[in-house]
Amino acid sequence: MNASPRDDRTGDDMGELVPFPCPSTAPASSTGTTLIASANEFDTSGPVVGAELLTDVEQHQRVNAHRWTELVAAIVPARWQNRDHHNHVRAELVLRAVRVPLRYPVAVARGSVTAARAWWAWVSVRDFYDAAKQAQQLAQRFQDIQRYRVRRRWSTLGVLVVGGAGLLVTGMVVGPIVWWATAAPVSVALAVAGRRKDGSPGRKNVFPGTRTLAWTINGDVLVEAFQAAKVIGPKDGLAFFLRPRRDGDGWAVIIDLPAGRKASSAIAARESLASALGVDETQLILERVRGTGGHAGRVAVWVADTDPLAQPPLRSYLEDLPGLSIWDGVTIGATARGKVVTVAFCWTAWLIAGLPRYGKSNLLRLFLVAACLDPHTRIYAVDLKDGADFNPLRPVAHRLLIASAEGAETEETLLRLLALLIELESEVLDRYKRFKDMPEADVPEGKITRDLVAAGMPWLVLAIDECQLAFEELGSDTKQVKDLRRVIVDKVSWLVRKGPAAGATVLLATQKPDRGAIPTRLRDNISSRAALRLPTQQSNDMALGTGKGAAGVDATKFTERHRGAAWLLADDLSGVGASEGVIIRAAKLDLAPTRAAAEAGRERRVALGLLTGDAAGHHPPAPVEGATLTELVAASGAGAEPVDAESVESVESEAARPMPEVLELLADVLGEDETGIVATADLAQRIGWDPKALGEALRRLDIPAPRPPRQRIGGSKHPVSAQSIDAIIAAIVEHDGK
Ligand SMILES: Nc1ncnc2c1ncn2[C@@H]1O[C@H](COP(=O)(O)OP(=O)(O)OP(=O)(O)O)[C@@H](O)[C@H]1O
Repeated sequence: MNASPRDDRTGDDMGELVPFPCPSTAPASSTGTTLIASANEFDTSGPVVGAELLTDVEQHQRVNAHRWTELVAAIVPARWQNRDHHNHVRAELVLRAVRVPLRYPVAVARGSVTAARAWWAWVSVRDFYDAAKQAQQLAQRFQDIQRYRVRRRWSTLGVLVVGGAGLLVTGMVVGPIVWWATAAPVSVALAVAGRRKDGSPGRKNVFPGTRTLAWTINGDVLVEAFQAAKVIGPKDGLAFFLRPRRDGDGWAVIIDLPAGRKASSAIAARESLASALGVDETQLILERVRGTGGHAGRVAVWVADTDPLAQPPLRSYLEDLPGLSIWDGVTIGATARGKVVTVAFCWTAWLIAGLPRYGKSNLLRLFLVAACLDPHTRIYAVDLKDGADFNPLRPVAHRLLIASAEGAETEETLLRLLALLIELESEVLDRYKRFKDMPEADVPEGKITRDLVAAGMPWLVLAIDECQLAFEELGSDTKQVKDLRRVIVDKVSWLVRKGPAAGATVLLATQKPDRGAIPTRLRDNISSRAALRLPTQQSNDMALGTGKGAAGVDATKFTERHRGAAWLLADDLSGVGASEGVIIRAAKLDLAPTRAAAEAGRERRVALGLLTGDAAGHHPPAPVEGATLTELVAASGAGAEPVDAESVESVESEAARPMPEVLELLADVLGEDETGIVATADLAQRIGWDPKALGEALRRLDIPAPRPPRQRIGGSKHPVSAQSIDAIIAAIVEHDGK
């Protein structure tokens, strides 16, 4: 279990699972320089059996020696840098040699055509003809052109006759060896002329090929690529912080950009850089090097030999049913370079978005299986798409709600979901009350602690698959269903905000991360995001955050071969840069291991007396009654807080008020650096509202209009109604902070 995903790969079969390391073997690192460490370097298995005491001088000498070895390794030709690569090159050469008899005649034929074309262009004086035509002097020059043509035809004939006769005579005197001796170099010349060059149609770009070797040795190609992608200026150069070297199944280098150039710009220009380097963008991984070893202009570049995301699925260590605590995070997969990715489970909420059939439910299941295996969790699992994904969780789930075959939109399902949320909410509220009565030493930060969880206050896990089916209002909804959805969104938003401190994590998965499906007041509070393949830039920005697509964090670039590949923005426990955005391959966890984990989780809970809810045969809460719903709707209108929320406020000072819709919409369209005034009509158009309605809504919220309220904007002939962007942003910030 301790080997890297690549090392353990046993075949090319896409269906075969590739093991990947247990998180305990992946030491967290705070320095950015670990970015260049390969997955192999995470293998820290086995006990420490010996140690060496070094003086400062000895240590200095060793560091120097290591640096020199790296330098030498980096400047020697690629094929000598490591044995694997050597073998790879040898195999490639043998393959080429075997193909020669087939390719040579084709190349000679292509070269003959090329040569014939070149001869024809020369004999018909094409260049002179074209130049004269362009200068509109064809009539004056025609005589000259004709003279050249005749001369060149005679020259050709002369060469053919003299050459042919010469060959014939010497052949008859010396023997046919002369003909072979002439034909051989001519055919080689034709084959060279007719060879398919890198980049020609149909030609596979072999990486590492000639280009890679070139930049391995002097880096010129990299500099040209960065210049071509406009990441650096045409006269700028690059400094190698770490010289190019083989790393896993690709090439790694760490570059310092010229002063003033940002690593984030290089990351945003990934596609252009990939084009300049002649590789698919999935093969090019760019990461900022942060921490003590990094700075804002330092980029770690890794160019994979093949698409690292279209590989056999990774096997999850969770299949081995390890004992674990979700406090240590969950290992959900590996980066494109094969480094283990462990992310935070506690103190956050998760939004997983992606097109159908790209692995959302699988990713969600990884979290749920980790929760199953930790007996100190209480699972509330909701599958709104009537699938089989959550069925295996039945032995362990405190509550399991699977939408009926008629679909999640049925009022019955929504009422059951609401009952489940109310149960969860009252547990959270109860905990806040209990914290208040506890000695400060037990709740030093007024929040749940690991000790409290171990002492019988399990971590609450709410997972909703296809959550948009509960949140999004449909045209066919009755008023009651609309109210129901609004209350559900309020309750989930409240849990996202207030849950973590009381020990609750909300996990949402959706194929539709837009505003209707996940309202802004809910989405903005979700700090951990994962986006599998998405269809549009808009959905990408909704799933990962405004402006992320432009910054290169772009899940629309995944293709149909990239199931389980995702952009991740989350609290990173394994030092892979997930907090900045990193591409991962999620491990694959099927239903059978999920069931096994649920059974194991059940046994562990039974042993500790922690089996509760549906799994323990206790009745689920009854669906919410109409009268209760009416009360909840009224409370929701008053501010979306649970009825006895004061207890929370006494522990946490934050008060929650849902953001008015108009501010939600404006928050989505206003850029962070926008300021000044804007025409009401322009602003209204950006959110798809009527200008009058917008003006009215802003007035109702007491957002001050600029003085005077009508001004000439953008060269308009007459003064038009205007709004102050600063005042609107201040109102949004004020609401966000509450
Ligand atoms: N991490 C992964 N690695 C490789 N293949 C995966 C991975 N995750 C999912 N898949 C493949 O993608 C398919 C769809 O997975 P999953 O059901 O999780 O997707 P989904 O996005 O939830 O789909 P839907 O929206 O239809 O529920 C699976 O059958 C599996 O073959």
